[in-house]
Amino acid sequence: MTILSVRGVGKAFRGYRSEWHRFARWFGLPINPVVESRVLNNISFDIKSGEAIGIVGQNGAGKSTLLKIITGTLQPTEGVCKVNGRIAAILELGMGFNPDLTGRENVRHAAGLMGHGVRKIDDAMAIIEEFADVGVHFDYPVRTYSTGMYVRVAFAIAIAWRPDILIVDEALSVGDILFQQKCMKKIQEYRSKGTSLIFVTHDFSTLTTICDQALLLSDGKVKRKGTCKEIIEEYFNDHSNELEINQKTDKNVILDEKKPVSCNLPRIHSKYISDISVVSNNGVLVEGDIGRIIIRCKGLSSFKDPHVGIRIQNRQGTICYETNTFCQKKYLRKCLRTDDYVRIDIKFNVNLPAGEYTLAVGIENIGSGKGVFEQIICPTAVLKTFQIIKNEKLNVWSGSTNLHAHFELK
Ligand SMILES: Nc1ncnc2c1ncn2[C@@H]1O[C@H](COP(=O)(O)OP(=O)(O)OP(=O)(O)O)[C@@H](O)[C@H]1O
Repeated sequence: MTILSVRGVGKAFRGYRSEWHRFARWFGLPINPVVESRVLNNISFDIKSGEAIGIVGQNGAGKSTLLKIITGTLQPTEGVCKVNGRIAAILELGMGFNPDLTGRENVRHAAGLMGHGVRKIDDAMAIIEEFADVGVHFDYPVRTYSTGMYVRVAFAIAIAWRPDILIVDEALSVGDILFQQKCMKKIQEYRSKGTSLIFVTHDFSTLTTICDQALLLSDGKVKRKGTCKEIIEEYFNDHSNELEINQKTDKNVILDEKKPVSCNLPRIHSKYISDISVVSNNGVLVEGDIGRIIIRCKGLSSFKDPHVGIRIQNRQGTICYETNTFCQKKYLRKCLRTDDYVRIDIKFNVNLPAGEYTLAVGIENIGSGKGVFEQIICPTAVLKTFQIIKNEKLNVWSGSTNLHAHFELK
């Protein structure tokens, strides 16, 4: 079933010589606009139920304008946009939030505008508050919020009830890694239940993770619709010069990000895990280096065959690597004969791209297969975030894993 049909949509903004001219025009006086800037031209595409489509395009291509037309906050100059269901959108940070109202009051207001009744909103309030996870700030005016808090509350409202179409702008990239992973999980859950997704992004790895297809917008026109791979290739072809410049700037930005990352991580209060650290030579992990994860466990001597597992995930929640002592044929039991403490020292090649990651650790008992254990001692939970820094000395590469390709010319 077609859930969204966009036909011949165009948008032109008028510019006036002065506010007086604009005002006069409202009252039908024959004032001609100075300029008419055309932002969208003859846009047509359909989205079927359950489909996820990415919208890609350089700054100013018209992506936000198109989303505003789809959500009905902006009228097209020509064309039609037919929506067959309920839309929930997270556009531009806190768009529609009243800065003087608290997070809770804004939830009531925004959910009311979405057509939900008071009772339904009150019933969902605890879930929204828990998902936003902004603590006491939920009852503070949103003008006191950080941008991350805005996004948390905006996303919590948008996904409180499963929409037929979920529209997500770049806003999501503002949240911290744990929140992004939580949002991605929710997006995937809704998708599996049939929600369609429109996702605007410059982050191609997220695009390929969650979208089936993509649209390339260029100068207000649909340049191409195709698979994510085709669209990314075309985008790279069109903007290869700019990308080179951006990559240089990105490197500088990443190198400045040596500051610790603040996330609401669960405290390591497990009876069995006393400490976890992710280290490298000088405290930060650099692409291409050897990294180390050190996990200290205690209190495991009463278990028959305990095993510790690690899981590394990127911002989208994609599992980049996971393994455990059972798969590595290392048996804690042997160490536990003499002491109740065991230190697991894991060395690994930092072959992942620069960025932020989470480390989850879990402990299970009696391995019987690759990832099969008889008993969970300590459920796998994210206990640490860490940053990988770009290494300027490595050959330029992109993708999910550095294969250290070796080129030879003969
Ligand atoms: N209200 C407005 N009046 C006049 N011009 C506008 C208005 N809103 C947007 N534009 C113009 O429309 C063009 C497209 O803007 P839009 O925000 O849709 O692009 P975008 O692809 O979302 O860009 P970005 O990636 O930077 O967010 C830009 O040139 C912008 O200046």
